[in-house]
Amino acid sequence: MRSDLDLELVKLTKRYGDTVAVDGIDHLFHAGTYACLLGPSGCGKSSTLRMIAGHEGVSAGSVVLGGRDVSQLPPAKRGTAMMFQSYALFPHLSVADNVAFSLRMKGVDAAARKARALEMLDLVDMTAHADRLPAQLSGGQQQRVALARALVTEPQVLLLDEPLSALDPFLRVRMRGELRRLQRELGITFVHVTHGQDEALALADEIVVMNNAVIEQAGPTRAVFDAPATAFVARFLGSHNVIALPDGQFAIRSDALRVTEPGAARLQGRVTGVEYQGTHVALTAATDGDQEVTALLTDQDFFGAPKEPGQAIGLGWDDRAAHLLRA
Ligand SMILES: Nc1ncnc2c1ncn2[C@@H]1O[C@H](COP(=O)(O)OP(=O)(O)OP(=O)(O)O)[C@@H](O)[C@H]1O
Repeated sequence: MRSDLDLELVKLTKRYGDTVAVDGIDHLFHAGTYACLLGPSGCGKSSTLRMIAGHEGVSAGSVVLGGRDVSQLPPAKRGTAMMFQSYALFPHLSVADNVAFSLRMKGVDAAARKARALEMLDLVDMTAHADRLPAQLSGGQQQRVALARALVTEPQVLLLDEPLSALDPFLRVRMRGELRRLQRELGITFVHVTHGQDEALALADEIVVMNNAVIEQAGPTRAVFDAPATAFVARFLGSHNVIALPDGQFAIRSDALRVTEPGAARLQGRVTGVEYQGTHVALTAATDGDQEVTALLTDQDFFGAPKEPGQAIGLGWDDRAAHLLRA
């Protein structure tokens, strides 16, 4: 169902000289969705985000927000706000003044600015640090301030470019939870660029997988993960095997493969590696036809019938676990 605040990309294109960074993509982001734009380095994610924000002009096509073509509007007039990778806080301004900055530019009076900034700082749990300078904050705290600063303009869409990449792994997981909570509380659309599949799976209602300047596949996160449409998507999301069978190429999740005795199984192979991962064991095998596959087995399944490198095995799966891939 469409809503008044949907964000739509129509044949959106970005060229830098001869380089086509974004090649005529179409996509509808439903209002209130947490969407992750995912893909390898150079696939066009940031260019797409910057065109939505208005920090980059469109070469062709349009960005439509709430039924209005905003492609030619300056960033502050679009109803979007962007949070950058580096946070881009002003070093000489206090936390509260950083958050209030865009309100000052809009001519909001000092008392109203202060009140609104404190409200935003409360939202990200940073009220206690309102008078500090950015240099006196940790990376995670700076990130919260950057979030508050982006949200102070009450955008309909918050654009986040690799927002967690500067944080250490522990903090990254914590901030991930906070981003998700904030998005639910505010009910606005978040479009978050990442090249991390874990991050996208953990956060997104919807993932949009890009490759070579186009969208390879988009949809609800679990639907895409459960049924990747192309070998690229299956490999990029990880945890899948791409297996060529007589009737085509299929994606089969590693945890859907069963290891059996050789003989009647659908695929025959030889164990090439066994990696203990605590709750699971990852068993790799080379199949007949020289394909490398990984089966992720529970520790109980594996240790119930342990296998050694070099041993012959069979590999089986349920039909519904195998997804035919688009060529
Ligand atoms: N200002 C620019 N001038 C010329 N080429 C550019 C410019 N910005 C990006 N590109 C090129 O456009 C393509 C897409 O870049 P973009 O930054 O959108 O990709 P990305 O998916 O966000 O990559 P990353 O994950 O590395 O940030 C790349 O080939 C890149 O080299």
